[in-house]
Amino acid sequence: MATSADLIRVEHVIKEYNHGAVKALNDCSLSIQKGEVVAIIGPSGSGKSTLLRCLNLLEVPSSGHIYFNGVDITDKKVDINLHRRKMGMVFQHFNLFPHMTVKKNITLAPVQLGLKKQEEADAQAMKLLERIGLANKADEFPNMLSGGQKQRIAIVRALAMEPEVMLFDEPTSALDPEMVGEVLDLMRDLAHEGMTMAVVTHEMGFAREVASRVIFMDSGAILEENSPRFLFDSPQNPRTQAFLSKVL
Ligand SMILES: Nc1ncnc2c1ncn2[C@@H]1O[C@H](COP(=O)(O)OP(=O)(O)OP(=O)(O)O)[C@@H](O)[C@H]1O
Repeated sequence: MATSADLIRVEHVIKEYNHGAVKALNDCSLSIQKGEVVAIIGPSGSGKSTLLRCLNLLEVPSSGHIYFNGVDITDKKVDINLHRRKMGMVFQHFNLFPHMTVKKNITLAPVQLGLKKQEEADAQAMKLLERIGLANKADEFPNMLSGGQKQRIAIVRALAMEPEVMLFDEPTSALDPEMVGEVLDLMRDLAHEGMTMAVVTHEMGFAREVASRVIFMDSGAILEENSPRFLFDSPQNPRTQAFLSKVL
């Protein structure tokens, strides 16, 4: 059962593809409390992105339950859109709308969903853009921006929905190395402000420094979870040890 302190709780989730030929998640359970920053690490193909995408039901589990704020969002009777709008998501490839200005990208969802009037959303967008030092890009189109700028705009676009949790799927993997820092800095600031975050990442330095908890996955299973200090300095599972010995 979900407890009231859990913002998200995943219970025994299995995700299969190709009629069971691929078992991307094999009985995963975890909980994320309000204000926690959970980093999800592990080798390529271990199920990290699938797990993250299950949290807001972008991927629907084959079995198991996911609770958000105590509501079982895997229950078919639940309107997932009402819950998903409280879960901001940031993708590896930004997913900005190329034919819309930066400002329009940020205001679109709050206005279309009737959460804000256009003027209110515009003012909020400008505030968010000022925060990341990109107010001068408000009327430009995404193709005029660097990868780091695009990703920071994707992050503030998600923030414009005033989410309760932010889900990051390898947010720096598509960036040139010199742009990784500006995106991680923004994520670090959000973490320090108390934003609840789940982050699939290959940035072990970020996981160590910012995460409150690190989850290690392999072959669709959560093999180990601990504070970054313990997980990185004293990994218990041989597969965690082998993985970290390669990447650190
Ligand atoms: N839509 C899909 N159809 C079939 N198989 C899939 C699909 N999505 C993921 N998989 C498979 O599920 C497994 C887990 O994939 P997933 O992308 O979650 O791993 P990952 O740990 O995020 O990998 P990476 O670090 O390379 O992004 C892999 O074997 C992958 O090939």
